[in-house]
Amino acid sequence: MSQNIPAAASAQAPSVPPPAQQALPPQGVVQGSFGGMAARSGARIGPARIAIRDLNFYYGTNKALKGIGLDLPDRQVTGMIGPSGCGKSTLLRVLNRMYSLYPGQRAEGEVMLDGQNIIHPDQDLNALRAKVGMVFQKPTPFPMTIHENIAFGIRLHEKLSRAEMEERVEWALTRAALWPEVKDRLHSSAMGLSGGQQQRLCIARTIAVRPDVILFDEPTSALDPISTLKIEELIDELKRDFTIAIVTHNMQQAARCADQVAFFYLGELVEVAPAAELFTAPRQKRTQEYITGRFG
Ligand SMILES: Nc1ncnc2c1ncn2[C@@H]1O[C@H](COP(=O)(O)OP(=O)(O)OP(=O)(O)O)[C@@H](O)[C@H]1O
Repeated sequence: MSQNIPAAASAQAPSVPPPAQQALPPQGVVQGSFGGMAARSGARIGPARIAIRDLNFYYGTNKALKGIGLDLPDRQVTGMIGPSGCGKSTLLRVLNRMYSLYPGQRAEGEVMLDGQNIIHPDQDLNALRAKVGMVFQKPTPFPMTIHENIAFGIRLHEKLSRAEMEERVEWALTRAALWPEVKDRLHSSAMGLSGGQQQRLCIARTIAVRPDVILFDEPTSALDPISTLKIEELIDELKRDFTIAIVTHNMQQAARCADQVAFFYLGELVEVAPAAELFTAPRQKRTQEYITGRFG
């Protein structure tokens, strides 16, 4: 994990606090299964903000997630790794119910957040998406001004005065380590920003509604190494206030960013452990083969 937070990221943010954090009490060890064997257990490193239990997910008849049990520890970074098609992105799509937009896709089991099973049909999706934000692989700013990119999402969830809105926009851009670069061009098009700046704008847009959890789906795969480093440093900074999950194909990135790492294979959670442990002393043969590059 990087210790070198850039000046912009470590600058004092305006004091808009994140929502009250109510972590779930610890409950049992983290478990999964792999080929009938018990997967790594005991890897919990703090109380769970999200607790996933016996989660199955289906695309029609294709079962893409099988009996997943995983805790996302409060204000920690969980890295999700595994070969293409193992179900990493599917799991993120479950955590903010994105799949609900698509007929034929369904989840069963428990994903507990604030005492509610968020995959229950009664879950209010608008409320959930204010609590669980998502940043995608490709930066996807809206074709509007930098300011509007942030204000737009806030207006969907809250009614703020003009002064409060200005304060929130500045807060979000500061927390996303973008404020110094854009403060003089807030009313210019977001499309004029570089790729790395656009991705930080998307992060600002996500945190502007003050979620509890932020999901990153390969957030740096379209970026150059310097922009990648900035995003990694930002993730390290953001975990002070937010619970984070990051899907990545880059094992160095998982090692740098994540507190705990979960390895998936063919829709199953094979092993979850603190990052240093998973990369140096994996317990499962499949994990060892994957991290040493024997497949994937
Ligand atoms: N829309 C869909 N319809 C049917 N099957 C799908 C759909 N999206 C994903 N799948 C299947 O679900 C499984 C898990 O896919 P998923 O995209 O979650 O994997 P992933 O680990 O994120 O892969 P990658 O690293 O390539 O992004 C795969 O077998 C995939 O083919």
